[in-house]
Amino acid sequence: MNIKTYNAISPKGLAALKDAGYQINADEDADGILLRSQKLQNSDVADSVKAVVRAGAGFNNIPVADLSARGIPVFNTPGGNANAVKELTIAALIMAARPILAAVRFAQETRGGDVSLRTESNKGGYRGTELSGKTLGVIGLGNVGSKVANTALDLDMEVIGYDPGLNANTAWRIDRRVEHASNLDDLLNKSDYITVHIPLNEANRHFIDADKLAKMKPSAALINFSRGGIVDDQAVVKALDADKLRLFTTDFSDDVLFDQPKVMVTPHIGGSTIEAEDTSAMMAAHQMEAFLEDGNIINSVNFPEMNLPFTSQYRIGVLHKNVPNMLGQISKVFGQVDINIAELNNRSRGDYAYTLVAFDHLGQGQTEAIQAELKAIPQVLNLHFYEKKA
Ligand SMILES: NC(=O)C1=CN([C@@H]2O[C@H](COP(=O)(O)OP(=O)(O)OC[C@H]3O[C@@H](n4cnc5c(N)ncnc54)[C@H](O)[C@@H]3O)[C@@H](O)[C@H]2O)C=CC1
Ligand SMILES: O=C(O)CCC(=O)C(=O)O
Repeated sequence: MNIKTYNAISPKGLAALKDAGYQINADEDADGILLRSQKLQNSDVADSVKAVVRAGAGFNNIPVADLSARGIPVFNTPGGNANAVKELTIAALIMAARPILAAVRFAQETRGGDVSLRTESNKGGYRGTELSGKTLGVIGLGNVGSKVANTALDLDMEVIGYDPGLNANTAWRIDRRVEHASNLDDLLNKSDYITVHIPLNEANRHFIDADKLAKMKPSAALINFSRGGIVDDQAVVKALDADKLRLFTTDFSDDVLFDQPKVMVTPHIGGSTIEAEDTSAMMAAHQMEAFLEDGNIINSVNFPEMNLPFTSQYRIGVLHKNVPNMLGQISKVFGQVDINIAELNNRSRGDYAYTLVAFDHLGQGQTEAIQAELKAIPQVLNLHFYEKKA
């Protein structure tokens, strides 16, 4: 099978795929796509593609709705780069408290003369503040936000977190000392530093807008390592111009930001560490292989989780709409073709569902017959046949 890649995928992830027998970017139809931040169009995804895997957390660069409708699962690698983003967020916090960059520039620029006089007489201009005792508001307490919140406690900060959609697994990881803000205004009013760790989707576009900025302390520093588009940069520039906000640090370049000196921009490097790129790519390779070889769905963003041991000789994975009587229609086809089902598992997620049918015996011509019959069910979007490896 052939995997088409976009962006620089860690060699460890590529090696894992090659070791499993895959070709990478061969001159033939792709069975899977592996990417990072490439803006993928629906038309980039050939009908031969069975899975699209994002080595990373955010998947706003992928046309998920179009691919769902075509029965193509999209995967991400949750948590794979969370530690990298956490560390850079902590660096941003420290840099928002101490004028490190300006001080380094000053030290480099003042050459000649008496060194100690030069530095000692001017260092008062580079005095900062401490994070200890200050309040950090963390918006979004998922893989990244929960780590940022816990680490900030270790810096002796008071931490308030806001995440109405928090999942139970992540909730367990959050230190009890993180104050739970049931209402966002409370976090915005109280925080000296505010950091945003939420996905970019339609609901979160310009989540931080002029209204929310007006509720922040004028002395507050805002940090965005999530996505451009979540913060209304134009409104931020206005707030900074009017001294209604002290500082803005973002990982997402935007022309409107560059003339405002109270902005620090990094070039989308939150997840750019060797460790994070390796972990994300290895997770991506594993998830790709699990689906292409066994029909198992791990960390999909559009189809339900289904990760079952391959106990029978054969499997058919059916990606279909989540409507009544699908199980009836699918099992009827197996009956018509005279195949005895050993195990049938079905799970749904929103408008879509996945049915994995396992069986042990397959006669001459039955593979083609069953696939043709299943494809004829109007609500079936896609299906794949799997045979157990020796
Ligand atoms: N700068 C970079 O290189 C990187 C950026 N990211 C960005 O950070 C985002 C978060 O990453 P993870 O923590 O790994 O994702 P995650 O999916 O583990 O956590 C996101 C959390 O945000 C919460 N949430 C969603 N909308 C919210 C809202 N309006 N208010 C409050 N909470 C809300 C969700 O309930 C979830 O708990 C990603 O979607 C991605 O866009 C992630 C990794 C690297
Ligand atoms: O692949 C990258 O470097 C971007 C990481 C990122 O933004 C994400 O994981 O959401």
